[in-house]
Amino acid sequence: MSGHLPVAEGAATRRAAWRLIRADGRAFALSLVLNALAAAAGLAGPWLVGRIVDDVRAGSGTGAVDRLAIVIALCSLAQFLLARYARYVGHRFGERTLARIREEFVDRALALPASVVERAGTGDLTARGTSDVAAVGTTLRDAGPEVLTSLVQAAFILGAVFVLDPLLGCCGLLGLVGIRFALRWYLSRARTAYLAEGAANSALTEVLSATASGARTIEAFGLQQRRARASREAIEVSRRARMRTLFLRTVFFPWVEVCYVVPVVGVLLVGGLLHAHGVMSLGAVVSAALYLRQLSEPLDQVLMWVEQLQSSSASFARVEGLAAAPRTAGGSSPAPRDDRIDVRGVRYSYDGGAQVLHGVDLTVRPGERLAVVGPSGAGKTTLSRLLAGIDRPDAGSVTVGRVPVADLDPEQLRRQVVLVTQEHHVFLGTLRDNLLLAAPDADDGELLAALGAVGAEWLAALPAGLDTRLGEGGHRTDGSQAQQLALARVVLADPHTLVLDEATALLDPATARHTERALAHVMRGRTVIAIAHRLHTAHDADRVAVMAHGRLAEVGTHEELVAAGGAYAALWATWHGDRENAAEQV
Ligand SMILES: Nc1ncnc2c1ncn2[C@@H]1O[C@H](COP(=O)(O)OP(=O)(O)OP(=O)(O)O)[C@@H](O)[C@H]1O
Repeated sequence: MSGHLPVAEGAATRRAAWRLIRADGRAFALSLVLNALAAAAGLAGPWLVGRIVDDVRAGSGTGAVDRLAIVIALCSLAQFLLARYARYVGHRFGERTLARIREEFVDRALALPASVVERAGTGDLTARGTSDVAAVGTTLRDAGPEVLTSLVQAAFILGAVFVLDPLLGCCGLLGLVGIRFALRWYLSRARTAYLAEGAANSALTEVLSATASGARTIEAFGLQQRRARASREAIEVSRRARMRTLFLRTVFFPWVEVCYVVPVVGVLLVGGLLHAHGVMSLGAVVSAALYLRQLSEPLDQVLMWVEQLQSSSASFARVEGLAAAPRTAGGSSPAPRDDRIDVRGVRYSYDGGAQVLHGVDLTVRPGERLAVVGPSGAGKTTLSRLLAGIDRPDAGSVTVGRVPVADLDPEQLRRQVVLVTQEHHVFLGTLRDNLLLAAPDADDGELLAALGAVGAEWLAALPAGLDTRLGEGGHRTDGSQAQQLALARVVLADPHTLVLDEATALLDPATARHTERALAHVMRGRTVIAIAHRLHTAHDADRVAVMAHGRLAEVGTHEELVAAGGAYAALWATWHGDRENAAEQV
């Protein structure tokens, strides 16, 4: 499907992340402070062990060692409690931010013009709203707080080694630089390799299951050799893909392990030398070695989450992409001066493809009934979408009261022009909720009057009247009830113009009868542009517009056009003849 929804660029994604952090800045700052305190408490252990070493060497007794050991235990307890509270605050921040992302997503999705959603396909929007938001949620709930805690811990640990001795700190940095290289090397290859492994596995499964399910056909046509060759090839591709990811893991993980050990070895060597020259106490060397040994824990955590962070940042870019999608007009358009609809020189093509409307001119006078007829593919539906403001012309204009229809915000638009089709949606919620969509300020009297106007007699049988829940788990509306509900919404929106896409053409006869009565009421006193698939609609209209090959071929009354002997006369003769033949056969 063309017309994909946009994906946010790197800079836009970072700005959005920063905006979300600022929106709950206090919680984020509190989580940072708590993490810092927990990390600081965690630093006490190795330092005190160093002190114990020095004290014992200086000849202190067991009493001093015990006291320091108790302090170590207390610091560990403090670290545990602070880290737990930091995680709690981090999770709360994550949940609130996730809720904010979800709300923004819904707002943005609702502001998307219908045409954009149609072009992009609802699948893309649904995937962004479900799996992508869920991936971001996992990061905010789990990965985010863990990574934040680990990064703060790592920074404090490294800082502590620098405070002990800058030279020993440099040994720690050496390890980090090594891990950074390892990570860059791994990440630049891992995505492609794992995608290839997934694709190879899918292909292998496909080949094997097709071979198994088509075993009889394979036997009948003597295709065993060919299938065996295809299976061998798929297995070979899969083997190579697995070997590739195995190779990446066998390089990356040992490399990281070495990067953990090298700084400790470096500290012991350099520290040992410094101690031998009397520059540093043995306790400080022990502390530095313990710190760097501790560094592997937070770094392991970060590495464990790094792929999740990568994939969720891609998801976040897709979720944020909606911010850059076109939006329906935002209420700044001037109010239409009157109810006249003008189509001037309109050209239109779907997604930059071939032009389907080639310069259409048409004026619809207030209160008139205009039928648009023409062969399939002539452009009737396209014109109706432009008239209803769903699409915007590539050239020319479609205006109501001299204001472009597509510029009107939804609130204004539904008071001017409403497209009535055969597709109706009943929203989960009460009958009242379903009606208030069209007129949020309407009172119960107006809602009941609208339902009465479209002949919704089934209202009387509902258990809780307007408060009855509709849809899943509530009252199930049938086709004609859903249609009446849609028409009641039109009554409430009270537009001066209806664009009817032959609302009854595909309905079963009983539903069609109900709907026609309701429609007749709804049409009263309004301008009606009917996309007529059956010519009797055209016969009853004030004027008929005939479309052919994306152009308006003729416009006039039924009688004028029949008398003119053109395209409409031919259509009418065919239709009329068919009907008479059909009647004779009956
Ligand atoms: N979503 C779309 N994407 C691309 N081309 C489209 C799309 N919808 C319609 N078209 C093309 O635009 C042209 C006009 O189609 P349109 O549906 O407006 O004609 P129509 O007169 O309403 O036909 P019908 O009576 O069969 O509904 C056709 O060539 C059609 O293939």
